Amino acid sequence: MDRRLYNSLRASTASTPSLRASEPIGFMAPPPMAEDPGNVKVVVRCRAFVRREREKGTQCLIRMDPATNKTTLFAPVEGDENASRRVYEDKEFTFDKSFWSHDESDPHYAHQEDVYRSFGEEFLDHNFNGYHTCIFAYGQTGSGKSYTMMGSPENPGLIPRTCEELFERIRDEPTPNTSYHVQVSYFEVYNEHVRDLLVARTALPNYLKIRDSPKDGVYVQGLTEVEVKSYSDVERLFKQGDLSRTTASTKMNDTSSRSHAVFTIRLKQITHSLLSDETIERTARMRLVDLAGSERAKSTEATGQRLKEGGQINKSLTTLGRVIAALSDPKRHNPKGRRPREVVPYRDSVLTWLLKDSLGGNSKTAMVACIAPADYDETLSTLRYADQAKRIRTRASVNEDCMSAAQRDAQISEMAEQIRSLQVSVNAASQRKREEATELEEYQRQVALMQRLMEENRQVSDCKIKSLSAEVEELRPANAALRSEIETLKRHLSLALGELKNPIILPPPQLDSPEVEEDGFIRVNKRGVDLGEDGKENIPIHPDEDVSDDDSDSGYDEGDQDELAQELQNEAQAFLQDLGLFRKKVGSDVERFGLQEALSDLLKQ
Ligand SMILES: Nc1ncnc2c1ncn2[C@@H]1O[C@H](COP(=O)(O)OP(=O)(O)OP(=O)(O)O)[C@@H](O)[C@H]1O
Repeated sequence: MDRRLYNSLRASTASTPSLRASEPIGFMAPPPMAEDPGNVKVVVRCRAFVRREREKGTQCLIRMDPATNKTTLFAPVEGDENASRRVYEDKEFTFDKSFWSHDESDPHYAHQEDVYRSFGEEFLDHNFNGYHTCIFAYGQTGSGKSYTMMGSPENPGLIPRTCEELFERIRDEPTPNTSYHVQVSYFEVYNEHVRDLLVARTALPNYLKIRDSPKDGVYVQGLTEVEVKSYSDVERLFKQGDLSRTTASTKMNDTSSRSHAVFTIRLKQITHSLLSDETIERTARMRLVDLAGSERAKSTEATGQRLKEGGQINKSLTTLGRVIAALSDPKRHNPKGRRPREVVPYRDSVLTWLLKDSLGGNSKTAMVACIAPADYDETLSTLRYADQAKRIRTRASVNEDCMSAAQRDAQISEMAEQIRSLQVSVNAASQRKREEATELEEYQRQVALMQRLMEENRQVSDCKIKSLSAEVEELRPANAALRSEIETLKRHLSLALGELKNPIILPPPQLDSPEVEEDGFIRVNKRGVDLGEDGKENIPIHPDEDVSDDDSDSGYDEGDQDELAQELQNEAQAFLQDLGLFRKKVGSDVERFGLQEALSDLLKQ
């Protein structure tokens, strides 16, 4: 719709009291807004040769007819690196618009300004009319998506041009009773994670969660939304976001985007009619999406991280392809209103989940298919993708709320009530907080007390260990003495037992030329025998007495010996028992006070 026409229409609607006067008090249902079931607009843009292609002397395989908007892809000629043994065919496609940006000398050359004027401007009109819109750039890596969407400082693309004109229109708005609020957000989907591009990069990436609410649909939780007042505010945010965006140099593109970037502008227009005392609130969301490029590992020669990224990019683009295929299926739009059989696989990738509304819901959507001039297979795949997207129908509707003065007052008092109840909750929470603080204080006091007790306990244990160590030291000599006594006793005991078991049998005394003296004694020269004054043994001779061989008379009484052995053994055992008990006690004390090492060191000394 023409903007001037739109503005006058809007002004006249806002100032038509008769239309609203009969409506009941309370939230007024917005006027029945017809859904606008339009198809996704698909345009195609062919870029110029880049240096790499020029150096190779590559052949251009594309031709565009600006009159019919036909795009022809020619089969590569033999000998061209694009040609293989496969049979190639020329292919022809027709899109809503074909932008020939290949050869600047061509009279039909499409500059950045032409692209914007052709449909960017129209989409901005939709936004001012209260429709959500989405423009996304699709194509192989290095085909010119970022150039089309963002461009360069000298040749700004769709996003900066849209934002610049948005603020120009706001500035030039002829109806003074309309106020505008613009918010922007910028995020990227990298390796299936959402990252806020308006917050500085951190060492650990801060990934955001995706939520689905019945009221707001799918949204990114915690995403920064910045209120902007002028184009220079937005420009500053682009720069900030582009610095954070994940790009890398690949064989196909020096600054290849490794993520899908989504720039969103929220435009809220609040128009107040003095005549009817009504307020109309229109909210429109513009999504401008620079997708990462599809890529073939063979062409990009990617390895490592680049290869992994490429895999994730292709995965999400394949899901986007499946979503487009499901949405473009004519059976979906059966006139009998039956539910479609196939479920659209939005949830299969973060990108499609986030773009759900833009692809098949309440949005006016356009796809810019970017193509390189000399890559038959990739271009054919992009053109087929785009051709399918043409058949998608969305159901855009104006997002508008209309409120009378009474409704506004009711809303204000409802909100005041809400604020009051929140205040009560806040008060209760702060009371709870105070109680919690007291509890916390008590807890800290108890902890301090326990720590003190533990410290005292530790000191007592230290003392005990010290006195035990001293006791051990004191007992050490006694212990050593007892040990050696035990050893001696053991030796004695074993000797005694050995003797008892194997007694030494003395041979009978040899009488060397005994002399029988007058006193009746025989004097012999033998030790251990009674010796006379002259040193000879005195052996009494009692002819009538028996000289027995029995060695029981050898000086030992066997009964006594057993008793002695038993006594010694008992004593040794009792001693060993005492020693065992003592060791146990020392052991348990050491364990209790946990100073085994200290003690063993002490014992070693
Ligand atoms: N219409 C054009 N006119 C002149 N140069 C262009 C045009 N389109 C793209 N280029 C140039 O081609 C190169 C690749 O473009 P761009 O970075 O936009 O590709 P891309 O599709 O975004 O790639 P990727 O998917 O890898 O991010 C850049 O050097 C860019 O300046």
